[in-house]
Amino acid sequence: MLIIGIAGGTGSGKTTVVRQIMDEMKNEEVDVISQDSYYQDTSHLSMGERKKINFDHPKSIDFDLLVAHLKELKAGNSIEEPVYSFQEHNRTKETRTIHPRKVIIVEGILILTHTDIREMFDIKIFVHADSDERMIRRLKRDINERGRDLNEVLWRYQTTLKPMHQQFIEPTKEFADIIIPTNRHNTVAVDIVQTIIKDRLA
Ligand SMILES: Nc1ncnc2c1ncn2[C@@H]1O[C@H](COP(=O)(O)OP(=O)(O)O)[C@@H](O)[C@H]1O
Ligand SMILES: Nc1ccn([C@@H]2O[C@H](COP(=O)(O)O)[C@@H](O)[C@H]2O)c(=O)n1
Repeated sequence: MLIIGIAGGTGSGKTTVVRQIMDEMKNEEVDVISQDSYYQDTSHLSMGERKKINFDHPKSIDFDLLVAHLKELKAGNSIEEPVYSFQEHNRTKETRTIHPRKVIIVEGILILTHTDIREMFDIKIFVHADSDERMIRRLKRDINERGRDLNEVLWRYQTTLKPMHQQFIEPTKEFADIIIPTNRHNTVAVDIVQTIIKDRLA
């Protein structure tokens, strides 16, 4: 099994790059695990308390569960990935079954901060877009898709997102084997990654 880690700041285009890589592959060959599915269980907290969580700090992620799941997949066993709700700021009761595949892609802002997870990746990719570009994309997406309003997005950007990006996410660029610039759509870089995957699988 080939495990590929795709990191990068929020709005950098990780999900988009993953979709483009997968376009060329058959469903039974590849699946994706999102770090967002592994946010800590917040069932014991009120909605007011959940809204105040710093979701850009490594502590907000249940990395133990993610490591355990990756080990299971490597051992040839299926896993139950939690399904996350951005509206509830919590895992739902549902899970999604992921079977072992030839290629597993793990994507998320903080996945390269964790040593054990980093060591499990065969290829490490960092997706880069300028911070103003990411901010604009994030603003649009959170309002259109995640039920947020302008003030909430700007408050989160100033209080946690920007400082956590500088402290934890940007420094993990140095661990990347490949950096993909995504201020514009980058088909050349996606083609190169697809070629590397095909080559490794051959
Ligand atoms: N290269 C790009 N050029 C322009 N818009 C992009 C690009 N990549 C992604 N986007 C847009 O930016 C938003 C966030 O992209 P997404 O892939 O979800 O980022 P991430 O998963 O890193 O948070 C989406 O609306 C997407 O369509
Ligand atoms: N309840 C939550 C949990 C996380 N976030 C934000 O999501 C961002 C990570 O997801 P991407 O798809 O953008 O990589 C992260 O920056 C968190 O601030 C949230 O808003 N609410």
